[in-house]
Amino acid sequence: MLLESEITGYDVLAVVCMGLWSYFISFHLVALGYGKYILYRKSQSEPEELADVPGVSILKPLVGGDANLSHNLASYFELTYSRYELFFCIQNPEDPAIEIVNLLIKQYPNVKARLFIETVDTCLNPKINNLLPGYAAAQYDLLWITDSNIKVTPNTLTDMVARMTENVGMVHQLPYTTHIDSLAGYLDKIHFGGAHGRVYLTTNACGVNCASGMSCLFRKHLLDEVGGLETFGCYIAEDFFLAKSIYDRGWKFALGNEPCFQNPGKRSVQNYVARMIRWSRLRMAMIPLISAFEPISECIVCGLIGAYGINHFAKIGFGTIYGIHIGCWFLFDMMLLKLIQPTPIEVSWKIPLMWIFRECISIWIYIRALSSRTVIWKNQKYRVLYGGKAEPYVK
Ligand SMILES: CCCCCCCC/C=C\CCCCCCCC(=O)N[C@@H](CO[C@@H]1OC[C@@H](O)[C@H](O)[C@H]1O)[C@H](O)/C=C/CCCCCCCCCCCCC
Ligand SMILES: O=c1ccn([C@@H]2O[C@H](COP(=O)(O)OP(=O)(O)O)[C@@H](O)[C@H]2O)c(=O)[nH]1
Repeated sequence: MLLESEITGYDVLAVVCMGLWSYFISFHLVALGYGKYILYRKSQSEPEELADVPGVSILKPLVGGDANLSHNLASYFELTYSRYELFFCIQNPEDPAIEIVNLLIKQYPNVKARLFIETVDTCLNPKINNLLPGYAAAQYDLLWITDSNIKVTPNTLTDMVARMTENVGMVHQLPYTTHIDSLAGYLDKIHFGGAHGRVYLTTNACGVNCASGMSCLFRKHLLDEVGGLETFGCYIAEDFFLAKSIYDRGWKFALGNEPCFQNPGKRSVQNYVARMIRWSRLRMAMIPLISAFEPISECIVCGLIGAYGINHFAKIGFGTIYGIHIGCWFLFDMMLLKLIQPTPIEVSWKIPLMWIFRECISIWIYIRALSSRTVIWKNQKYRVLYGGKAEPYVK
């Protein structure tokens, strides 16, 4: 045993490093365990009688059209759930999405669908402004807000409603992405099936408020209780604050059994980087203390820290430890990716390439995010203030 006088500052530093390293390694194990438990579990089937099924109002905020929009929106008309209304919200009367929605409404006359075209300017958040007319018209207590680029399976809503049990106030889905055989497609896959999926599953396994607004089913009265959607319009990351409001009142969250599949018409590495910088800036403003740990939660920095700590005590070469760390991290990420993706993953050189690329640029993205508080969302600029509120950008 070391005497007190023999313990140096380096020993203490090495212990702290090993602690941090073990903490973030444990995220892999928790995510893998929880992912295996929660994903693709069979939900109880929908009760037969219509009267037993709670109605759901679906709100889809739309801005602009893309090559996949019609296909993605059509998937909501094909949900097997028997009692829902489908509301599309558009702000600009010239928006190309209007034609796409009108065509789909004609194609599926049996689905109760409606299009709202209203330029609302009540609050700062443009997604909330867009949703307000649909929110006001929603007649059911279950409210599903789901983004324009999400493609669902026929069973998605049935499963989400089945998860809305007694103490649950919100059901959300793990963000993932459809398969596209391009570098940007693989980058998305590796991001959402790796680093993002790891944190998302671990936090949810531990009951931490971490929910993305891509697909959330709410008990509407919980929003009405605090003034409705409009209350969250002062934030750009309305999803975090909506979830927080429900969480703080003691309600539980549930995760759907299938991920939500983003299926945008266009993917590029530039779009990925811009989106990650925007999200990172939002997190830095609303949860700065947690955000400060983000670089350490990534493979490169976490490995440096771990290798320093282990090397200090075990006298195994720094490079050897670092190499093993990177290899294991990659394997864990691949195992998680396999859990999250339902279909077989094609073995491609693009996977390791984009994995290395993502690990390297994540640090650069973090530094870029630190450099400013301006976020650009659908060509509008905002300045995010500490705490999460935002204001329009003025030069
Ligand atoms: C001491 C604890 C240290 C923990 C360090 C953990 C490191 C965390 C690393 C990364 C966090 C990743 C969080 C995953 C979600 C990120 C995605 C995101 O940022 N989304 C934001 C933007 O979403 C869009 O916003 C506009 C909206 O309209 C769109 O629909 C959205 O898609 C979103 O606003 C953020 C949501 C939730 C962020 C919560 C993060 C909590 C992380 C807690 C980590 C605590 C770890 C404790 C583990 C036991
Ligand atoms: O000015 C805007 C910006 C976004 N949105 C909607 O908000 C959702 C999320 O937008 P986006 O996909 O750009 O967000 P991300 O997932 O990249 O954060 C989508 O349904 C958009 O149509 C909106 O209604 N008005």
